[in-house]
Amino acid sequence: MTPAEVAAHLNSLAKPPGSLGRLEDLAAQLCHLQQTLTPKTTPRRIVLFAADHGVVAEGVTAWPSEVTQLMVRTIARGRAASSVLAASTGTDLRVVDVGTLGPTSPEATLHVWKVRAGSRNLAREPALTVDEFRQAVAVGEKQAESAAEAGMVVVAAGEMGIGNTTPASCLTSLLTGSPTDETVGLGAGADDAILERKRRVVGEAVDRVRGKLPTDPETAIAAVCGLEIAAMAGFYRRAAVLKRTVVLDGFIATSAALVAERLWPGTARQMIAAHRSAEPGHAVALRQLGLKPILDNWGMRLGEGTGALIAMPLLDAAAAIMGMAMLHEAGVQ
Ligand SMILES: O=C(O)c1ccc[n+]([C@@H]2O[C@H](COP(=O)([O-])O)[C@@H](O)[C@H]2O)c1
Ligand SMILES: Cc1cc2nc[nH]c2cc1C
Repeated sequence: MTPAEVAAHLNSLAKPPGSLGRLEDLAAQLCHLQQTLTPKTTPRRIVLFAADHGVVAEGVTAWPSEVTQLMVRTIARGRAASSVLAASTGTDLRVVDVGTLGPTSPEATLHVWKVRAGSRNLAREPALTVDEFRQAVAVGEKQAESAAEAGMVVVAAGEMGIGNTTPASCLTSLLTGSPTDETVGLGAGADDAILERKRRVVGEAVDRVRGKLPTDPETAIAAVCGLEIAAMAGFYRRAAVLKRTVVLDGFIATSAALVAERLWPGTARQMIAAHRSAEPGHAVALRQLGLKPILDNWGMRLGEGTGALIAMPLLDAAAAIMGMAMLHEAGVQ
């Protein structure tokens, strides 16, 4: 099905051509991704990957690493922003611990696939070995496979990981070539001193690995990556191969999309960008991927898949308009 055929169909529905604005663009995107004029947006699932980051020791975040596990438990108990938004949008939610610090308490909806307890401090040594990076990628791939096996047509990935805007900024600078002042932001609420340290850490780390990117991209990426970011990249890779409709979340999720597109070109073709995060690097990453977010200027910067979740009702609306009468059926010539 060509874009011209989809556009002709949209223009023959019982409305002035283009009068549903961006909703028509989104409907066209769904038709194109699913190769049908009757796209589906349910059943759907969001998988949240959680991990901790050794770089927190550098003072690059306002929060202690313990918050990662506390929030994982809150998500699993159904009380976090992601849990209530998943419930309110009819989205199946899973949490996967791919590398938090310490033991994880088992919860009903929690899956533990720990590669290691946190990444190493990327300011001092490579955060992950290539082998660890690949193991985390495999965790994400497995989740995309089980989502497809369960019949999910729309899938999204999200994350929880105190400190993860630092690796996300490293990856965004590394993979887009953008300077760190365009990719480093406040994260979960940095003050001026934190921001200054974060800029320095990101700048130095990217300078250290940049030279490896052309010849050994996996080593360069693993050195400044996080376990949940690698898992999201694997999730996107497999979901794209399995032709799922993939909804992107915020800055960290989109840095994982950059990783996936760099290592497995074409992955981003299955993606719909939900929103543009308040984190400045998100716009940089989306631009590189050629993706235009559905929601702009909403000022969201929570993560946990919340941006992807609030876009789900708009996906439903876009799919619904494909069931409208044609102009001629309405008696309009
Ligand atoms: O999704 C985003 O755009 C986003 C932007 C800023 C912060 N976050 C969330 O905040 C945490 C990371 O922030 P930080 O400051 O600890 O690096 C992590 O748990 C993310 O889910 C998420
Ligand atoms: C409380 C809290 C909840 C979060 N959810 C995602 N990132 C987060 C960071 C913090 C600090």
